[in-house]
Amino acid sequence: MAKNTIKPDSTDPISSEGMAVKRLSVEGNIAVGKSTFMKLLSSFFQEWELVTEPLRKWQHVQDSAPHGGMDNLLQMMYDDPSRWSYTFQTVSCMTRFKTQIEPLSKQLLSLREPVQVFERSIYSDRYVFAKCLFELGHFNSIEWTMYQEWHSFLTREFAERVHLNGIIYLQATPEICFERLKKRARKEEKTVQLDYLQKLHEQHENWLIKKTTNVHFEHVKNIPVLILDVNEDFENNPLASQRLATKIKNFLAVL
Ligand SMILES: Nc1ncnc2c1ncn2[C@@H]1O[C@H](COP(=O)(O)OP(=O)(O)O)[C@@H](O)[C@H]1O
Ligand SMILES: Nc1nc2c(ncn2[C@H]2C[C@H](O)[C@@H](COP(=O)(O)O)O2)c(=O)[nH]1
Repeated sequence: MAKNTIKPDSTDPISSEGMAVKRLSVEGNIAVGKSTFMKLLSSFFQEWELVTEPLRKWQHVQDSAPHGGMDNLLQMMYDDPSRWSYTFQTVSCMTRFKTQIEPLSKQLLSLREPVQVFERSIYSDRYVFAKCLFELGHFNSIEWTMYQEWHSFLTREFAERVHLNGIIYLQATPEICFERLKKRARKEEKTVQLDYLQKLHEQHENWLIKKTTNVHFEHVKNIPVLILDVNEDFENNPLASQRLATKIKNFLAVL
C-alpha cells in the first residue's frame, strides 16, 4: 500500500447489527457554535455517541498541580504563544488521538445505525491550528518538522482507528465568531483578536472548501464535507435547528 494511505472504508468497525459505524468530526472556527451544535445533535439523534473536545484537560494539565499552580495550558498558550504553542499542540493532538482511538462502546456497537461524532479531530489539529501557528511564527521550523513527523507516524500507525467517514464544517464569518467569543467570555480568550479568527477561518476554508492545503493522506483529502452555514442563530430557532438536522440526516444517508 502506498505510504500515507489509509485502507478504504471496508475496514470500518461493524456493529452487532452488521452496520459499519459512521464516524464524523464537527469542524469550525473558535466560538462558531460547535458545542451548541453538538447539543442540537444530541436532541435530534439521541443514540449517537458525541465526543466533545477535551478542553478541561488543556485547562488542567496536571491533576495534582498545587492550587493556583501553572497548569492551565490554554491560558499559557494565549499568554505566550511562541513559548507554549508547540507544547499545546502536542497535548491537544495527543488527547485527540486518545479520543479517536478509544474502543467503541458496547452501546454504540449494539445499534442498527451506529454514529460517532467528534468535536474537531487530529486533522484540524494539524491542518488548521498547528499550520496556522507555524505560519504566525509561534512554531519554529524544528517544532513544525517534529510535529508533522510524529503526527504522520501516528496517523499511519493508527490508520483505520483514526478514520473519518465525513466532516461537518460549521461555517460562519470570523466577525460573527468574534461576537460569539466575546459573548461567551471564556477567561483564557480575553486577548484573542479578530485577526486570529480571520486566519483560522482561512485555514478552514483552504482545507475544506478550496482544497489548497497540502494534506498528506489520500483518505483525508477525500473525506466528504457537509458545509453548514451557521451565521444565523440556530440556538434559539427551532426551525433553523430542524433544517440543520434534515441536512445532517441526508448527509449521513449518502456516506
Ligand atoms: N448559531 C448561533 N447563534 C447565536 N449564538 C450562538 C450560535 N451558536 C453558538 N452561539 C453562542 O456563541 C457562543 C459560542 O458557542 P459555542 O457552542 O461555545 O462555540 P464553539 O464550541 O464552536 O467554541 C456561545 O455563547 C453560544 O451560546
Ligand atoms: N492553539 C490551539 N488552540 C485550540 C486548539 N483546539 C482548540 N483550541 C482553543 C480554541 C479555544 O480557545 C478553545 C476551545 O475551542 P472552541 O473552538 O471549542 O472554542 O481551545 C488547537 O488545536 N490549537
